[in-house]
Amino acid sequence: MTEFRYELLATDGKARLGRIHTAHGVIDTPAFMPVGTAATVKGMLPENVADTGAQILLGNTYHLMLRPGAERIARLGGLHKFMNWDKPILTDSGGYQVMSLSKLRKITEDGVTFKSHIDGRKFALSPERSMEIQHLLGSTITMAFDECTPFPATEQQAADSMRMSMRWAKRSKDAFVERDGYALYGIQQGSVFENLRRESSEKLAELDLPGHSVGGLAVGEGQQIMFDTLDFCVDMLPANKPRYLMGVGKPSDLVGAVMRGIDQFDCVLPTRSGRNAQAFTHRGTLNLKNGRHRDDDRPLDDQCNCPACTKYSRAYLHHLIKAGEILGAVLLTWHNLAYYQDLMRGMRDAISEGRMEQFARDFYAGQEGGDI
Ligand SMILES: O=c1[nH]cnc2cc3nc(NCCN4CCOCC4)[nH]c3cc12
Ligand SMILES: [Zn+2]
Repeated sequence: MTEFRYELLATDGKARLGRIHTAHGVIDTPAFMPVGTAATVKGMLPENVADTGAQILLGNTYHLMLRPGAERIARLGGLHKFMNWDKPILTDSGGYQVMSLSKLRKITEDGVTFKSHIDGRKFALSPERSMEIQHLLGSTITMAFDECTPFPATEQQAADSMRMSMRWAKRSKDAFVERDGYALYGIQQGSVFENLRRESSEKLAELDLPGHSVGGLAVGEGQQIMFDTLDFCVDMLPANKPRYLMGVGKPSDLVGAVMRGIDQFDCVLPTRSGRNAQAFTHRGTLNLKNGRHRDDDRPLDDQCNCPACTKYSRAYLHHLIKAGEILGAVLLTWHNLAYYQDLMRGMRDAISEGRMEQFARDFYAGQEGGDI
């Protein structure tokens, strides 16, 4: 019987090395969670996602409830079996994607009604229905149903939005089915206002949840405002529980947020960029569409041991991209996921050896790249 537990193993400044124990296995933190929106990490076999070092995936409630449907996935044995991933899965609660993807949505205190962006069918989400869907999926870590406060927002708008999310957090907890090794995370809101972030944290503390995320960021505020907000809002969350920054981010976001005490991340950037010919490397980002790569037989990244970097040249990757070959998207996705996992592993090692500051300096120096 595995209880859900966070082990804090070391700290270096605000950066933390930890381990989350769950019913589906352990997660070494700081951790990056690849996004598996429609029950697949696009273009990747799950075993190859695991090979990159990923120990947990993110699933999207909004997409899966529309297609193939949560009840259908439950009848077929749950999301782990359905997509052949037996490690932890964190599912989001759907609210954020309703607001960014669906049509004709209506928000009330009860929840949101909306029309599917796929076929226009009508759906409803509420704290209770979101908990039911995530339970049907068999999610290891369930996210509370919240409203991501848009940016910018006035203090009053941010307060009203955060307070509704806190009422929804209580309803989420009341509807959540407790199981050993599974967890419900609360989501801190309050935009960029320190007093509102504190009020949100105090409301969440009353629920005594096993983990929390920082919501309402990576919504267009830019890296500096995100970091300035993290500088005060992360410490408001309990230090003995995981802290997850939703939707983040590009590599320099991850380094800066780890140094501000964040343990978990998710972002579509490595996978979406891989399908769009963009590669993240130790010496900065490259776009393989660029003709300058056509005769370059060097590896994409000489510090990476993924298949794209060990078996192929930049010239070949450029050719695949120009030819619109599926393998181009697959190899660049694979590389980007491997790069993100290498970055997280590098930070975990640096924290355990008390050299996170130096790691960050080396990272930023490397990203200046020059001739990459
Ligand atoms: O408060 C939130 N509550 C629940 N889910 C979220 C998801 C979120 N995702 C982002 N940012 C995602 C930014 N992506 C960057 C790459 O391109 C796609 C968007 N911010 C987020 C905030 C929330
Ligand atoms: Zn690689």
